[in-house]
Amino acid sequence: MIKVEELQLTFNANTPIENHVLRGLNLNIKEGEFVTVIGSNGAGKSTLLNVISGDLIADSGYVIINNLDVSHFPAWRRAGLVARVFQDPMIGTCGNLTIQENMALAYNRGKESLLKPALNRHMSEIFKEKLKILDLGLEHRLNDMMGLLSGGQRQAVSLLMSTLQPSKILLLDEHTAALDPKTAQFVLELTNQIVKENKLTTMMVTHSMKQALQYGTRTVMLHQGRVVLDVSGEEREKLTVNDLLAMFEKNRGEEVTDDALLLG
Ligand SMILES: Nc1ncnc2c1ncn2[C@@H]1O[C@H](COP(=O)(O)OP(=O)(O)OP(=O)(O)O)[C@@H](O)[C@H]1O
Repeated sequence: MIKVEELQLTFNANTPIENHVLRGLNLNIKEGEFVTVIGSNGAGKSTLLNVISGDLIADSGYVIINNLDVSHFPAWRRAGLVARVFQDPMIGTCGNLTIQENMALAYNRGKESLLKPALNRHMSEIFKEKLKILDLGLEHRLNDMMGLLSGGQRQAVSLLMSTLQPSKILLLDEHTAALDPKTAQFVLELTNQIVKENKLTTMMVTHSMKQALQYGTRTVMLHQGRVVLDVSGEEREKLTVNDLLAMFEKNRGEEVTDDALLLG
């Protein structure tokens, strides 16, 4: 479903600030897998998601989605294949459009109907039914501006929007990191539910070792632009947060002191 092969990417090549971020990264994610992605700051996690979504094009290597080589497709050509939720709730939805206008954009994404009337009653009914699932009362606020919603509400709507798209791939880039713990928990549970119900192939970047093991079906650790740990099944079930931290420290070559990595 998602296959990346020998990805290489260098920022600011041939300058004093050259940064070789992806160094021959390989990953093969099967349909329906939910992969949690961890790694130290600068390991290349967001860059990898950007290369999969087409927001960045790798210097070399391949990105294959649903057996289609999209390595050189720009982001708009992958819009119908990949949905994303970002760390910043302000990214990914438009604050100056209403809730239902935002949802209509997601609904029409990847379809040729973008130039047709954006909204109709049938769509509004679909959006209402979807919003009810959140139990946040947003089904009564279809015409409220997205910018009026709290960060958690926006992330929840962003997740719902991913189920309105034709895509079956969901990329989550620390999408709960900017939320308070209770709201983060709510959004994580919602993520789990949406991923399962819609059988989405998912990559979730997180800094929390606990979340990395608690959610998903497989955990991948990146270090210096390569996969250094890839666990699933029984092996993953046996892993504890402390095991993961030990591996993390070994790769990073220093002791992890940030409690957020452990508990967040
Ligand atoms: N557009 C860009 N231009 C130049 N350098 C960039 C760009 N995007 C990322 N980088 C650099 O590439 C490296 C990897 O960044 P990336 O965001 O992929 O790391 P990450 O693993 O997601 O880290 P973090 O956990 O801190 O978010 C970092 O050193 C970052 O500063």
